Amino acid sequence: MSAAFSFALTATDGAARSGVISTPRGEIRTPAFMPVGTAATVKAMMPESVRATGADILLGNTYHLMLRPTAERIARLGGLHRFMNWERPILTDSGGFQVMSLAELRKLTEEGVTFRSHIDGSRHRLTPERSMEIQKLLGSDIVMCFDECPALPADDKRVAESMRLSMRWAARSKEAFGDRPGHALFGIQQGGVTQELRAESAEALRAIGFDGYAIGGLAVGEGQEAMFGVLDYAPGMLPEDKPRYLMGVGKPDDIVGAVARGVDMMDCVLPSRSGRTGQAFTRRGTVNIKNARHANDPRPLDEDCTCPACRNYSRAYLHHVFRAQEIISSMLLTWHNLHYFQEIMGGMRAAIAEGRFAAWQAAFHAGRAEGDI
Ligand SMILES: C=CCOC(=O)Nc1nc2cc3[nH]c(NC)nc3cc2c(=O)[nH]1
Repeated sequence: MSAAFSFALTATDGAARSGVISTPRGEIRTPAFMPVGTAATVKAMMPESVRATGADILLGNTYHLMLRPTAERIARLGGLHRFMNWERPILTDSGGFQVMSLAELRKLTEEGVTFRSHIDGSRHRLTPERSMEIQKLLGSDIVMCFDECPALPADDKRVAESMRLSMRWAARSKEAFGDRPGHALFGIQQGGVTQELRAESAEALRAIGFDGYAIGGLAVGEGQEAMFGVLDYAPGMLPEDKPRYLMGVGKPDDIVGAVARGVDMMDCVLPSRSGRTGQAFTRRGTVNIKNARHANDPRPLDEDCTCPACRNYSRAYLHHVFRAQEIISSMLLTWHNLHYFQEIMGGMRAAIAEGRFAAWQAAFHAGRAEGDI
């Protein structure tokens, strides 16, 4: 355990990097995948199970927790780590993205965003200062700047205006965050898919100075080709010695492509959410367990997987409990998916450390069918 927050790059292979983020609550091996624990729980998973999948850090959502049970109540109860029984690192988002995608009656001004709760219609306000206060009350180890992610499609003028607002909010976030040893503040690059705007944003963030840098405004419907197009240059615009975090990504091949382009951290609801809808990710492609063809299949989801679902249950069983809407269905498929996503991360960390990432990436793609298996 280190008293401070620090990042050590241990190996590079092409644009791909591996390293370790040290925090007072434990180390984060990079490249890292962060399971999403929206309402103080990774849905259908006990925290010890999340750890068993290999996760070093999980993500909490400011928007959801400020509405219910409120950040003040969590602080009174000892903070989010104690509240949800996860003593390792937690990253919280700033609420910016989710307010714009989930809240009702939103009003965006230079000051911030006022909105009504999607739960009970109560009125709330998020500003850079309030977002920093909430994330401090939660006690998260990695705090995100309050930003605005423009909805697509957006023309260059709108993207530029939104990015410049986010940069002013980044400065206010840094000011409000203050000096908190052992805690990190990450800036968020915006600028859509326009290289000049991405460069302007990166320069603005460098001038303010952050403990890590996120690449925002992606995985919002632009498609993998456009996202990779931005990732071909955006990570390199950010300080080489700080973690680079890509939000909301993604499918296994998105994750591999992002790491190949220099991304160190990612988060996505896909493995947990799709686990609940019966979609399992495997080395050979995806399995939709509700499909009738699995009803009599005695084999596991993936013969090569060591997770509890694959070690102890057949596709026939998983098909049955999914069809019967049994709670264990969500538990087993979520555990499997999170385990598999962590397997991918572990495989990439080792491959980068041993200078064989290109071969690992080729083998990863060779084994996968496009459609369902
Ligand atoms: C999430 C942690 C920290 O992020 C923030 O506090 N703000 C923020 N979140 C995003 C989340 C995204 N999810 C996707 N696709 C599923 N794209 C996203 C883009 C952003 C973004 O530009 N900003």
